[in-house]
Amino acid sequence: MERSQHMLFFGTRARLFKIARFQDPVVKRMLSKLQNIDKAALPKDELREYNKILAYMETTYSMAQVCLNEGPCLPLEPDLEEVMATSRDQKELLWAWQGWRDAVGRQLRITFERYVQLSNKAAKLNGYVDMGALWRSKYESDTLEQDLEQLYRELQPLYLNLHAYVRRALHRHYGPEFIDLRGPIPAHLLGNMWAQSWVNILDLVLPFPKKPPEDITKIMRGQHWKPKKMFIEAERFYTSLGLLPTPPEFWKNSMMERPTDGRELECHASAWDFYNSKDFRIKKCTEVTIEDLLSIFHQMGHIQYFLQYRNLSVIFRAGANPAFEEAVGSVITLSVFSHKHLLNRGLVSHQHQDSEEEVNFLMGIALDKIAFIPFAYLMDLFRWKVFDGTIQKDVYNQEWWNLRLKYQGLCPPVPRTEEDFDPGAKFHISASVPYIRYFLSLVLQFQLHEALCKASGHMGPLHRCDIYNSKMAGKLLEDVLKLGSSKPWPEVLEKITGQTEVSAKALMTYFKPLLNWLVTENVRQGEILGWPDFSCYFEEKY
Ligand SMILES: CC(=O)N[C@@H](CC(=O)O)C(=O)NC[C@H](CC1(C(=O)N[C@@H](Cc2ccc(O)cc2)C(=O)O)CCCC1)C(=O)O
Ligand SMILES: [Zn+2]
Repeated sequence: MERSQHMLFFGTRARLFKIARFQDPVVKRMLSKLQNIDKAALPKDELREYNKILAYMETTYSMAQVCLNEGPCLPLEPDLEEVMATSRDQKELLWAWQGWRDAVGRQLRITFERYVQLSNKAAKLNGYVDMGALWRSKYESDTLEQDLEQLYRELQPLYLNLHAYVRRALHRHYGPEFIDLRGPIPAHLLGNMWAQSWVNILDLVLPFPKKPPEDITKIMRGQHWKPKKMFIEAERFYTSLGLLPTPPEFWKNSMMERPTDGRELECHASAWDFYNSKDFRIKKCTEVTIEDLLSIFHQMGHIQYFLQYRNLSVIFRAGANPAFEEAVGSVITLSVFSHKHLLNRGLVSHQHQDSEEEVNFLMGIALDKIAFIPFAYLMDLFRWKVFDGTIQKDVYNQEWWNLRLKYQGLCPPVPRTEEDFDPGAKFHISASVPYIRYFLSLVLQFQLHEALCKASGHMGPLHRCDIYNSKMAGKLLEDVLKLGSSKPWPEVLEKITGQTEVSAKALMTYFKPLLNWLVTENVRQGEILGWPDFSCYFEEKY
């Protein structure tokens, strides 16, 4: 409420000015940002109702548990995520998958309908047709939706080949009664509660099973890694580039482990800027795993951005656009996870990777990054259609699964009804956090990685690059992060890459060796790309 009061005070005054009457581009930019006051534009009583709705949705999500018949109740983090990642028993996977959606999605359905109404009202009071239009305006582009569709089309062949290959591997493991080689994949078999990253089933799909990658989580635990050491490791990478260290407040005020004093906690990791140029924090229920180490590198990317733009006017203390905010940390993880870096940091022992081990390595990265593409794209395609009324509330769930089928080639493992609200089972939908930033960040991070690798003097394949210790790469990054959102993002992009448009070229370069292998393998197996049989087997039974 305080933050909204603040925004209302400045936004109302900013609206007294006609931006067109000003010359100075910085003043014009400040005024237009100040004039968007988001939910603070709602009348007081509706703003209170809206905040209650947001709190209810996020609390429901963070408190939800799935209970065993007679036994403990499991929270999402770490227990249910552990089941989805490690279980190879489809009944157990179904129990966790369905239980989570019953515990969260179903509870949020009615509230979400009211959330949509109030969101759209707030958007209209800010001069936008609906909340989707307000969210998209952050990218300052009137061709955003076409550009996104174009990027998706460029990346689709890569995804279709990965999907066909993984479907074959799951068919081999779970059998033909669960997997139709010409159909979508049941959504609970991909190693993740939302099938947004498939990295946890690498063991089932490894191209060269005789050359499995080393288990980094096991190595970390063998070396007695603790959460604090994981954060220090991440900080060390950023300072190795000549970027800023985190201040003492960060170490004093952050919450790096789930509290053991019984306090209930929203465990979804997050990085916080307190806008006083000195207090920056991360809240994370850290487990000692490679997945959490990479997530910490990602979070520290947010912290580094906060640090770099901390002296700008508050209105400019944000990323060049939300995708830039997400890309910074992810660019660093591309170096961190390179074989060269892991070897250098003692997290793997094999001196070099032969070409088969390299395909295995790229498969691991693809299961995280390529599998993510259609998921990250559809998350806001769904919400934009809900906000603009294309998807009416009586068909929320079937429209969600239409998109999940169309873009991800997935289907629900059990029949879904309009009593369910499966989108609500994903954090960002219950917490009203836009998601297209992650889709754009996925493409952007490879484009930035390519530019930083070049600046660091890297020679050879992009997937072997590690910018660790490169002051040249660090300087390039620093000059951009310092700008915050004070300049239009195409100018910012041009400063690093020389281009003014997001391009999938670098991503395709990075995965070229894998795509070649996948196409050969899929042709050899006579795979059908896509899912002409558009339903999962169980649907014929009902
Ligand atoms: C106050 C506030 O909200 N702060 C923002 C940052 C800011 O706006 O300044 C913030 O901390 N957001 C939290 C969010 C957390 C994570 C996430 O939600 N990730 C997505 C998508 C994804 C998946 C894989 C991946 O490698 C990278 C991203 C998901 O898990 O679906 C959890 C795991 C990592 C990132 C984040 O850091 O983006
Ligand atoms: Zn992030």
